[in-house]
Amino acid sequence: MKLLIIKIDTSHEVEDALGVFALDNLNALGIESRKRSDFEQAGWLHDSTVVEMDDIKDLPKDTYFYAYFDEEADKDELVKKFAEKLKELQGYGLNIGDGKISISYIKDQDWNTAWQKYYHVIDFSRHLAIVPKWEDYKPAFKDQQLIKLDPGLAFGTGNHKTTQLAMMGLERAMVKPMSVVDVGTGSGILAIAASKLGATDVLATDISDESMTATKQNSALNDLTNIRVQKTSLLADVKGKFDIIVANILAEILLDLIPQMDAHLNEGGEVIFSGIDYLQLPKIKKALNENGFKIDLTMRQGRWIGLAITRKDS
Ligand SMILES: C[S@@+](CC[C@H](N)C(=O)[O-])C[C@H]1O[C@@H](n2cnc3c(N)ncnc32)[C@H](O)[C@@H]1O
Repeated sequence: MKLLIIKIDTSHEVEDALGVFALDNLNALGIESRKRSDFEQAGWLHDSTVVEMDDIKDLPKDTYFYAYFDEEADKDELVKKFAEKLKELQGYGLNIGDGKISISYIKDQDWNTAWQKYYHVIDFSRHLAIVPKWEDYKPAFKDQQLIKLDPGLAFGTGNHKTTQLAMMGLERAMVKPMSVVDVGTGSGILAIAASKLGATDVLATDISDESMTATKQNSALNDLTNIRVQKTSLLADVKGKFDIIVANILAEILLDLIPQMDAHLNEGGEVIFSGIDYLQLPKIKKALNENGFKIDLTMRQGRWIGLAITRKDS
């Protein structure tokens, strides 16, 4: 089977609106965007290198939006509907860029598995390796733990520097069997890492349904039975206290988490943060200080900061 791809050369201002329109009104099988800004920021996000934009093939002026349809779909009708939508969005004063619409076809089989080629084994540390479900891996040390993962739709393949910073923090903190809450678990990767490192019990929370599904599936893939999941925002509705709180979420959200931590952290416990852009660190430091916490260790990868945090009096 083949898929019809509709590609629109457009602007980021209308990307979300086109996505909703394609999925909800036109029953697209999937959507995707390729944004110039992603490439511009890729250097800082990963290791602060400057990306040579001229070296990148097929770089959009602003945004390429792609919608995928069954090959039998009426391509002329779809192009007409997208053109009308672009006109409507332009009427609201939004920038639609060139607005050029083109079509092509690809094999469905390629599309389904194409993304898998970007995920490979991450030989993370002496104790942990992240192994995509479809890859074989033989650990160099027989006690190296494998985190088997099918990332699915949720965030957390292990490739992101923020996940890796949090995982380093977990490895350092887990000096004996401990209880852990992973706030914003995504694919469940940090909850699984905690369990594999020897946590007694782990609670994995997130606000997204995809995360709950992915975490349950990935826990099962790793034969783990000590990971519970709870769909909730931060810690307000979570019961109990933990030895370790780990959270890899953007700084704005961590600021809401900080006042909730004291009530959920056991005596002598540790908090691990990641996902903080270095420019946001002063705000986080201030909030931690105001809530009775101190930073014991600061880790950095490119723009991203990870922190190991304890109570001031511990
Ligand atoms: C950057 S991802 C981290 C995923 C994974 N823990 C990792 O380290 O790779 C952040 C996750 O936090 C979740 N999230 C965002 N806001 C949240 C909130 N208020 N409460 C709980 N989870 C939240 C998102 O759905 C997402 O899965």
